[in-house]
Amino acid sequence: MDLGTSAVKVSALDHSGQIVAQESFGYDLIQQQPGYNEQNPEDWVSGTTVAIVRLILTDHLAAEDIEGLSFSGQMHGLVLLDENKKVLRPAILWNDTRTTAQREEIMDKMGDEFIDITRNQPLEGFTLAKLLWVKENEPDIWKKAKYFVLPKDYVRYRMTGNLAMDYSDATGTVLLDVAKGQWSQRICDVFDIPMSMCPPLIKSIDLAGTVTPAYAEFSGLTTDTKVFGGAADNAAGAVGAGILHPNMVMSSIGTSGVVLKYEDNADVNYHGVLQFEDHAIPDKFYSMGVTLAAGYSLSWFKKTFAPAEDFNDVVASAGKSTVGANGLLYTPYIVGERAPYADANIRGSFTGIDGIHQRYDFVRAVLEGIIFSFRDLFDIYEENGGDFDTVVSIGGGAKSPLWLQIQADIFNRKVVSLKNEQGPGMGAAMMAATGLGWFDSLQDCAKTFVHFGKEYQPIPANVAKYQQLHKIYKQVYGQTKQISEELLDYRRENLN
Ligand SMILES: Nc1ncnc2c1ncn2[C@@H]1O[C@H](COP(=O)(O)OP(=O)(O)O)[C@@H](O)[C@H]1O
Ligand SMILES: O=C(CO)[C@@H](O)[C@H](O)COP(=O)(O)O
Repeated sequence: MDLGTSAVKVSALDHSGQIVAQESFGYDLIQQQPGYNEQNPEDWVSGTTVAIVRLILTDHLAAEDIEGLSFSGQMHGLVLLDENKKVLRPAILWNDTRTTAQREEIMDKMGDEFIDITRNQPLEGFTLAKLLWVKENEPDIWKKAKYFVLPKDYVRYRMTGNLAMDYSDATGTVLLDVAKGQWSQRICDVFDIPMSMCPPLIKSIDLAGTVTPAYAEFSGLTTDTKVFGGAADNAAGAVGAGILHPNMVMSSIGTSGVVLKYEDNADVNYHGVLQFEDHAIPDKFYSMGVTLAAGYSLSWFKKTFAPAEDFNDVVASAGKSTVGANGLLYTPYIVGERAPYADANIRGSFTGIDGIHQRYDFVRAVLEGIIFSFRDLFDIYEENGGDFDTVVSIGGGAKSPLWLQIQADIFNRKVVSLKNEQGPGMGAAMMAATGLGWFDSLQDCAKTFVHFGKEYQPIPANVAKYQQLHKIYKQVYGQTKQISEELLDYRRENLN
């Protein structure tokens, strides 16, 4: 089960890792005010169940053959439950940014101690700020709240009757003491959150229960199907991309972009500039930086300046430009940024526009600017002694051979794509397969389930040019910060 923000995708895989059937079901966002993003947890349960029913009735999968299931879930979303484990209000999602005051309150009360315990900054998107928002703004609901879980944990609860949260998603609540692997008593005390609200912690490959008779009747599954913990979508994506060894980094170009690195232990401290999370592999970790508008930058450009053209043709047109887009730079901050700059007010720019530039130079600048932003994250890894030789590229952006070569040249590392990429759903299936005992470990499972595609090697002449340009790119954030803030003030005052 890949429980995303726009849809749930349910995939059935066999022992060899082949997909035998796949169904999905979409659901809506509730956006009552700017910055508010909520979803109804019942929609996740209904959508997941419809997809399972279709697997059985439309794709003719025998329910008895479904030995196990597991999850990848959108991270950070707050689901509040009462003493009878009934949902108290719509879930407040990862992309809901109403919580700036709570983010500041957390830093004012705990400062660096908070980052040392959780290894993360208390950003607006993370669960603790959402808990505090409900406590401060909806006291009647807060009084009734007895438990909180994350989106996929709620679906798992409805299937098994057992409440639990896996470690990889628990780090994203920023209530976990990462080094100790326990809920943080200190953070709960400072913010007066009863420890009893935090659900039991399980590993991603742990058995969370079996399908209850009630859910079996609802879905057509049998009560023999085993349900495993599952993981945060980025942890599951990393498992599905084979990021299971210290020498590997994942670069994901979806709507947003993620640079994610496997971490062997919790010794490294990025001081909250990068997110630091428990991996789906027991006692292992990953760090990641998120570029909010990666693929979105390209989609925005195409929709705005080439609406009638084929997406592939627009991307391929960048091949007519040169390395460095004939001296044109793009910064992808068009919806603000999360890493390396946690700055909701920064906005994007094209710098160096010249009368000689053609539209294909702009396309090239967009492709390069997104990867320069990823390169900023690589620099943080290098400053912290990160050692890796392989970058696995996933997401919609990995469809373009030109973009894969640009990544190899800007990262100055070998870049590989995946054959038949399935994203986080593949990782979820691998957790079920490993939990069922088909494989000894996720690493062992990856040997059968994960297959790398073509390799792209850095071209030395391009690497040198990109190194020179990245130095210039790095100056743009500082030099456009003030201008971005003034323009945003202007928009707030003058536009609806
Ligand atoms: N043919 C293509 N070549 C390069 N990039 C593409 C292509 N098709 C789509 N994309 C990029 O992939 C992004 C979507 O990736 P995807 O992994 O499907 O994202 P998400 O799961 O967040 O919706 C789009 O924003 C777009 O910029
Ligand atoms: O906030 C984060 C990671 O910190 C996001 O990665 C969400 O977890 C995204 O969910 P989808 O876009 O995959 O639904």
